[in-house]
Amino acid sequence: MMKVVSPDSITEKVFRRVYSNFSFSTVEDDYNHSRLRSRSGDYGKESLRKRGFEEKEEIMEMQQMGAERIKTVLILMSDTGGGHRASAEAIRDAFKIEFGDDYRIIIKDVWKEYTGWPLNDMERQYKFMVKHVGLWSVAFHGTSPKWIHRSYLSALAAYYAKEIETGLMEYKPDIIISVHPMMQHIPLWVMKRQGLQKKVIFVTVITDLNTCHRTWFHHGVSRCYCPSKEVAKRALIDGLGDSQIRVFGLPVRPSFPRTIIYKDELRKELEIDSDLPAVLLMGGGEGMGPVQKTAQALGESLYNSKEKSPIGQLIIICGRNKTLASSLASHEWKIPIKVRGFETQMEKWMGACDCIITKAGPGTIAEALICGLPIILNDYIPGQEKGNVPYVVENGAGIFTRSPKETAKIVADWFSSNKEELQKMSENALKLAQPEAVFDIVKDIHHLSQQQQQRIQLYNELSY
Ligand SMILES: CCCCC/C=C\C/C=C\CCCCCCCC(=O)OC[C@H](CO[C@@H]1O[C@H](CO)[C@H](O)[C@H](O)[C@H]1O)OC(=O)CCCCCCC/C=C\C/C=C\CCCCC
Ligand SMILES: O=c1ccn([C@@H]2O[C@H](COP(=O)(O)OP(=O)(O)O)[C@@H](O)[C@H]2O)c(=O)[nH]1
Repeated sequence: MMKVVSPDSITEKVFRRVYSNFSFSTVEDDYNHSRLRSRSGDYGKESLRKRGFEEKEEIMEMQQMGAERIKTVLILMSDTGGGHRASAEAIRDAFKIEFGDDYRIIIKDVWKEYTGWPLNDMERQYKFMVKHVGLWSVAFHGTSPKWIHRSYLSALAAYYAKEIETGLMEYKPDIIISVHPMMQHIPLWVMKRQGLQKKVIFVTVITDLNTCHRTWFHHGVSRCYCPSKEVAKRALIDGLGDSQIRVFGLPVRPSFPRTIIYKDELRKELEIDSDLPAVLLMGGGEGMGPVQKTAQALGESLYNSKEKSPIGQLIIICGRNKTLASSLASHEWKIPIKVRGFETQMEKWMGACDCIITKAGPGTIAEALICGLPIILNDYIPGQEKGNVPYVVENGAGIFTRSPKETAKIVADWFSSNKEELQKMSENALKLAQPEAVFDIVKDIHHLSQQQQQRIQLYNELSY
């Protein structure tokens, strides 16, 4: 028979057993703290009778949750750029490798599927704003103060509460992972309202390397995974506790660190010249930045007009930018060139090349570092990508220039008279790479899940 005991005594016992040196007044973790306050009734809203009833219901739910079963992980993302989906897929694949079928992973843009304007239209709005960089800069910096983005996001949460709740709960997640700056406040607000904060683990995985937006930081998360020390410092300044922050690196799809690269074989498979050095040119998932002009300049600089032969070859990946791909494909080239659209096996293209030219997208940078590719950054989106430039340049893994001509000259030098610099930068890139980050992240989430399981078992034991 189930015995209903005083809520406070259960809570105290559980926390004492799980956190051995736990004391009500010194607990650090905001998340647990808020759980504690609501459990011990600091808010003074409920009568004791009601609290007893809720406790009974909660224990029954906890018992169901505690049972050994496949855990559901909901990863919240949006296709604003290509990086968030890439990180979400990286986490999904790493869960599969580490834990097989113990976890069921669902990747969703819940806003798009369940809400209305403006949340369901972020991709289009973001594309429009980053095309007009001045507008994006104002939006990014203008929404930085907490009171501005919090009040706006809270208003949106209240307006779409029902829809979001339906969207989140359709999958009955045990764990929610946000890999997007706009997906902390609203789900946590809804979860708090529904009393789900106690039952569902919520973590944030930040996918910006340095100057990220403050919407990434929310005090209600169990963990905030920061890809670099710079981001961790920002999290601390924003008031997150040490116990919430972990620094493992940016999650990159396991196919990058786990594929053994045989350049010759890859080049054969991809039908790339096997002898000429190759430069990869891209602009994130959307094919942004000065790709066209840079390609044209490379078409000249990688051609030795005296000997009438190429000194290198060019691979251009245009992502979802179809206009760019068709315009480049229709151009006459003097050097071997490949123009591709959206590629799903980026590790192969990177593995087959000797250096990369890209805008400062964090996903592409992290992947290129794992492949040991020296990086020429030719553009950045103001705000979140600005800090990626010093991250690469100051660590000796690449160069920043916005000039297509200068970019083309550097690559021509690397492929002819300055091979040592190319080699040195490749070594620095490998030093900066964090290929195990995604595995460290999923292992830590698994650990959190086990801790929760222990708490639930303890609830069950104590309630009988
Ligand atoms: C007081 C003056 C305020 C002026 C505000 C003007 C307009 C406001 C309208 C929208 C503001 C949106 C700002 C939101 C901050 C976004 C935080 C952020 O870092 O977003 C980045 C992501 C994209 O991810 C990045 O992709 C990159 C590649 O392209 C790269 O990979 C990078 O690493 C990634 O991080 O951007 C978005 O998701 C933008 C979504 C824009 C959709 C707007 C939907 C509006 C909903 C909520 C807006 C929230 C607060 C606005 C407050 C407005 C108050 C007036
Ligand atoms: O054809 C493509 C182009 C890009 N990407 C991936 O899209 C992500 C781009 O992320 P990044 O942060 O560099 O820039 P964003 O697209 O978000 O601006 C990286 O993981 C790329 O490997 C891809 O898989 N296929």
